Amino acid sequence: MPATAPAALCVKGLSKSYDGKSVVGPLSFALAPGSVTGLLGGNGAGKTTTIGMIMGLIEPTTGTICALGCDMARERAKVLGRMNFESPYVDMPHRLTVRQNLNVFAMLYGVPRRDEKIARLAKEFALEDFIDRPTGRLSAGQKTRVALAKALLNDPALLLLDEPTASLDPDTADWVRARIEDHRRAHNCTILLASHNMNEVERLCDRVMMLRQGAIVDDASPAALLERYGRATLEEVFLDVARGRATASSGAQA
Ligand SMILES: Nc1ncnc2c1ncn2[C@@H]1O[C@H](COP(=O)(O)OP(=O)(O)OP(=O)(O)O)[C@@H](O)[C@H]1O
Repeated sequence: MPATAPAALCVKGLSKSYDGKSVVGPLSFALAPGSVTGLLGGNGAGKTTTIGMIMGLIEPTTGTICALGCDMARERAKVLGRMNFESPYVDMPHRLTVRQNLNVFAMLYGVPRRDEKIARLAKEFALEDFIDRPTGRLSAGQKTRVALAKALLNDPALLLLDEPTASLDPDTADWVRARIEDHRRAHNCTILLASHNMNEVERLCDRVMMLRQGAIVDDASPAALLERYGRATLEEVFLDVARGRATASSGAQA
């Protein structure tokens, strides 16, 4: 990527408070086009809130978000067709079948040749056995696969993933990670990935932002974090950050 390539996502002073109590931010960061950035943090650190604000599902208290060159406060409509997200906290209508749900979203995103696209994703995410079943009657893992298929319907250039493999068995999770990698390669997609799975983060991410109590407390490549904290695995780094520890050699905040 040339050094001058504009950021795919640029967030400045983004914060969220509830009843005057701050839960996130102010956060400022930019994501390079085609990069995969992990958003790590303990329960309640602010990952879902951050992703929700970027997608426009949660109204920020302060700050600006520029996605794919568009100011999300003023030009959201221009860019939503090129973004997508997956979150276990956002449910699809239960009574609609998987096919009907995917069709509705495909229409919303203006996907050309919808049937073809849905058939391809159904094959890719192994949805064919239950594609005509009401979405509310699926298992958690099946719902997650449907949500991922929905997230890729419009070949997004910016993809936000909130714990995409949380409810999947290890085999399916591994295979989903490969699909995410394929999508990134095929579309030079920029991905922000909230995850509690450190192997997933090490495999997929070229950058990791560590969140604690709504603030970014570290931001580097997985390899640089291992070196900075003097640790062998990201799991150990995570524990250091989550518990407010820092090694003498790290220079990271305690
Ligand atoms: N509607 C709300 N009203 C008040 N507080 C909220 C609301 N939504 C979220 N919070 C608080 O904001 C903080 C951040 O929550 P968030 O869901 O973003 O965390 P998270 O990092 O995604 O956590 P987890 O790993 O458990 O999913 C938490 O303390 C949560 O209780």
